[in-house]
Amino acid sequence: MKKLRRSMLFLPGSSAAMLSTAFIYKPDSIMFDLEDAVSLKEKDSARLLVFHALQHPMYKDIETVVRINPLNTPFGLKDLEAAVRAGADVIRLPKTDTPEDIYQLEREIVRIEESCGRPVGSTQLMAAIESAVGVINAVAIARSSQRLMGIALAAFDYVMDMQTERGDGTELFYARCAVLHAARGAGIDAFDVVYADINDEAGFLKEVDLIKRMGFNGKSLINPRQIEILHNAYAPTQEEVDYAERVIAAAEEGERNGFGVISLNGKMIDAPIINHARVVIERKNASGIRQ
Ligand SMILES: CC(C)(COP(=O)(O)OP(=O)(O)OC[C@H]1O[C@@H](n2cnc3c(N)ncnc32)[C@H](O)[C@@H]1OP(=O)(O)O)[C@@H](O)C(=O)NCCC(=O)NCCSC(=O)C[C@@](O)(CC(=O)O)C(=O)O
Ligand SMILES: [Mg+2]
Repeated sequence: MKKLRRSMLFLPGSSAAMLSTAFIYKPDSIMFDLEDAVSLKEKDSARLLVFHALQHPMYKDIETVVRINPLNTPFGLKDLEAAVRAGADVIRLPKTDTPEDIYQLEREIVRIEESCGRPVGSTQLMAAIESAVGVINAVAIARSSQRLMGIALAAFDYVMDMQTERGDGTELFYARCAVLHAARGAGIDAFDVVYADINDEAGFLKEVDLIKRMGFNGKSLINPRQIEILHNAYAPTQEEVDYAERVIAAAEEGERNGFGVISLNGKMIDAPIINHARVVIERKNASGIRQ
């Protein structure tokens, strides 16, 4: 079954307290940050903390992602060495502007995997797109490596680059569509932006409803309180599950009787509708029923 990636919880790599407890909140993936959540004077100590956390048994059963600093900074390559050697599942490259950024990252990863005895190809990648140039190049970025499991839009740097600010989502409309189409065209996952106001549950839920409807696999999060709200919103309602089960039963009966298209209570049921019904059942199996 495909790996569920609804929630990716960011936490500052410099926070020993958060590193030692984050797994209890059960996000789909944990994202240890070595970039913007870590001050310059803590870069080295945060890298060491994350290196040790990655090897701890508490993180063996959860997908681990490390957001390194860009490779053109004094920290990027050291972050990458530490994360790959410690066995991170995924490296998140921030501020990815071009496919060349990913080619360069992949060359370094191959070198590190070979030198530490990790199977070549076992470290996955995700690219965070945080600028107009990145959005324009999203299709090429999404197709740049077999290791890419997804691409993410990063709103705060993106709106700065666009000379605007976070608002009702209008400012992200084009970028969300571009990132989503690039990901789907490449057959990889698409992740939406962080929602910064952790006390605004209604605003968060509104944004989650929108991105789920658009087709994003999930979202980067910054606080454990956002996890359950997100998972619940991604779960189908009892009504949706009941309808999906009726569609599948009607389709199976139609197939037994040799019909390609059938009707259920006056509504046409054909292949895409049957496939969607199967997706609803898969979502129920993965996320339960919406509360
Ligand atoms: C916001 C706040 C300070 C609030 O703290 P508060 O303490 O007020 O929160 P409370 O809810 O009271 O915490 C209750 C309990 O949960 C624990 N707890 C909280 N958060 C936890 C967590 N994340 N992981 C595990 N544990 C956690 C806490 O320790 C406490 O534990 P305990 O004391 O034991 O009860 C805190 O959440 C936090 O630091 N978040 C992460 C921030 C971060 O990583 N930013 C970087 C990524 S964005 C970026 O860079 C922009 C981007 O690049 C994005 C892109 O690329 O997509 C772009 O361009 O857009
Ligand atoms: Mg950023």
